[in-house]
Amino acid sequence: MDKQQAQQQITELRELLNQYGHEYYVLDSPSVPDSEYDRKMQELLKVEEAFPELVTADSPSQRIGGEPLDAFQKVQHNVAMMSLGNAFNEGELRDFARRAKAGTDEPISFVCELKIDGLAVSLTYENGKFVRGATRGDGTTGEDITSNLRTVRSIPLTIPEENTIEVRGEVFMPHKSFLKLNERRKEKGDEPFANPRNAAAGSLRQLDPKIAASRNLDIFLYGVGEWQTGTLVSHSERLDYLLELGFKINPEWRRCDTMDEVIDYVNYWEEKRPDLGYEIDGIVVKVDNLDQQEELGFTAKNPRWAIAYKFPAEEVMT
Ligand SMILES: NC(=O)c1cc2c(N)ncc(C(N)=O)c2s1
Repeated sequence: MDKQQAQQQITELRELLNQYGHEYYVLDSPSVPDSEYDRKMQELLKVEEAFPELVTADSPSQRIGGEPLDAFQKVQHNVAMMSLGNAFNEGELRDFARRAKAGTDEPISFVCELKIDGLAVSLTYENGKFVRGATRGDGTTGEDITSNLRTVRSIPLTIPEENTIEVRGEVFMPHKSFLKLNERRKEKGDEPFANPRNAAAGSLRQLDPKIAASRNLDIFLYGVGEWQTGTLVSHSERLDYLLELGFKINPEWRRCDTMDEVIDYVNYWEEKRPDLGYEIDGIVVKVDNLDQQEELGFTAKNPRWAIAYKFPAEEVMT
């Protein structure tokens, strides 16, 4: 096989593996058995080994990077990653809506989303390639954890978007992975993690990407930071577009035209959350229209166009 044939085969194998990976890790509906995925990965590794000059960072064979880091570099968030104000009961939720409605003379629709109990991260893509991932940090300065985030299989290494975009989401550890990890830790005599959030945070803080890769982390994307593409009108349209780009969006989001619908959604998930298979600690309610979000703006600490309704703390997972 000459170099040109090798490049052709590598391109075909990468596209196939990216599709299989998307079906399995993002859509949770694989079209081929794991053995077929492994067979194609072995083929890719063989061709890349024979033609190392053709290996690129965005290859599915390159998710688990090289040597452990000595330390994480600092990263500035050009668009601050703000924290949300909290509401602890229905009255405070309705107060939020009243304040939002007072800030604009148009009718307001909301989007409700599950508040994932994990670690907020920012992902930057340039020319369709994942180039940097960072923790929220203090909202303006985070840590570069790109090598660890590359190991999260539901994070695409390439997306069909040429413009630079920065997307935000929550990395979390599913219950199944958490229970298996704590089993392993107990067998080795290590201290088990108190909850999935601490386990996810501890995994992303590993300097060796091989350890992060072994922790079966997952992610849901829910927002954007720097965004140089297209003019979308609403948050719900943005969620649909992120899904189209290949990102993992939590499927339980709902657009609500009245606060009664918001309250129904909150009550439903307060009862149903044990069935999810991952931890949530509340519901995020956002004004859907982006112009209204801009009109409402921010206080010193929080957006005026979003609120986090917090569930009462649950008994600790054992
Ligand atoms: N601090 C924040 O802005 C957010 C934090 C979270 C979170 N932990 N889970 C889900 C969402 C969401 N769907 O918007 C947000 S937004």
